Amino acid sequence: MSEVMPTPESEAELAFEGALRPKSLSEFVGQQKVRGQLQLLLHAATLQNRTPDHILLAGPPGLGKTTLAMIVAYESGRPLRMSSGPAIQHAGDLAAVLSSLVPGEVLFIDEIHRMARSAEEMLYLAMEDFRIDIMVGKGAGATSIPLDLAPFTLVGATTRSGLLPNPLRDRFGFTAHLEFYETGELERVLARAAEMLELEVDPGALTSIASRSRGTPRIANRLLRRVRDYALVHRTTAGQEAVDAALELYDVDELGLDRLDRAVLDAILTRFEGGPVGLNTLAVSVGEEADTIESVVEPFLVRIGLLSRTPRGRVATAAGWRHLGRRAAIPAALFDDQL
Ligand SMILES: Nc1ncnc2c1ncn2[C@@H]1O[C@H](COP(=O)(O)OP(=O)(O)OP(=O)(O)O)[C@@H](O)[C@H]1O
Repeated sequence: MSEVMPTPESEAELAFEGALRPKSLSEFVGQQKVRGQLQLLLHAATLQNRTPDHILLAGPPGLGKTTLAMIVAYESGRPLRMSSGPAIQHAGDLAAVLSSLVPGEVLFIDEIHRMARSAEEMLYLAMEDFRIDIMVGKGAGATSIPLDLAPFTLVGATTRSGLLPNPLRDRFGFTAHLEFYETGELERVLARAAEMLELEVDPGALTSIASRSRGTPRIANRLLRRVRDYALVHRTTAGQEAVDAALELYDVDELGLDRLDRAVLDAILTRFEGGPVGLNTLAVSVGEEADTIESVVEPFLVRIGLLSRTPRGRVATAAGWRHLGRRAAIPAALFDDQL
């Protein structure tokens, strides 16, 4: 008798994410402006029977960049090739991908800011003229052989658009800036997910999960999964009590801050008297990558008004002090900034 192997948790999470991905623009919740912009761009390309312009998707993780890239391919009826910046460490890696694209294919490069410099330069020409120059040989005898490419649409995604060199940024026909979602929008994301998972959740509980999801659909769906686990294990309904218990267990507070968000805020208050403190110093003090603090933690803390970025560094706001239950030592930097 064959034994059924359980699915590893990480795979189950991925399958869960994949199953919940909206397939079309009409199923995609929120980001109304970006949806309208994309719709126009895709429609115009269809009317002219050409490949859509290259698209850059910028914004914090989990807001739907990969999902939108898939939607661009789906809506324009074109095949999709997926790659990522860290996988492109040499110009040759990119040449291999580009030269094997079929006409009209959508090429998605996630974390495009992490691609090798030499590949970036190759991409400029590829995006503009659908052509690359392959270098053959070394030193004085090196020659470049031009290679024509099939026309394609590049969809790049980045959490750090500021790191992209201008020549690359300028070659995108359109840059979509994804914003954090409102609670009402996340409620819709969650209601759709609950329905697809055939999970009964009280409407009040959905609102509560939505308001504690850092404005991020990926986090909303993940918290829903934890609430479902709690209800399953404790044989209870997925109501407010299950939400409070599950989120407390996973260190998600009433504003949706997680352990790292609080560690960053706490370090600014406790070790640097509210700031200003530089990014690298802050990263070392919480033992985290500066990149993660800048692209994941800060945008959310700034958005909900607990942190402000000043030319001299990061400063906790009065609301930041209050959130961690501290009395502000009235940092001088706050006055400097708010006068
Ligand atoms: N607007 C949306 N409506 C419904 N679900 C969404 C939406 N945006 C994202 N999601 C869900 O959130 C999850 C994460 O989305 P996605 O992988 O597209 O984010 P991302 O921005 O590409 O993240 P990363 O930068 O980490 O790759 C997906 O499972 C998707 O189902």
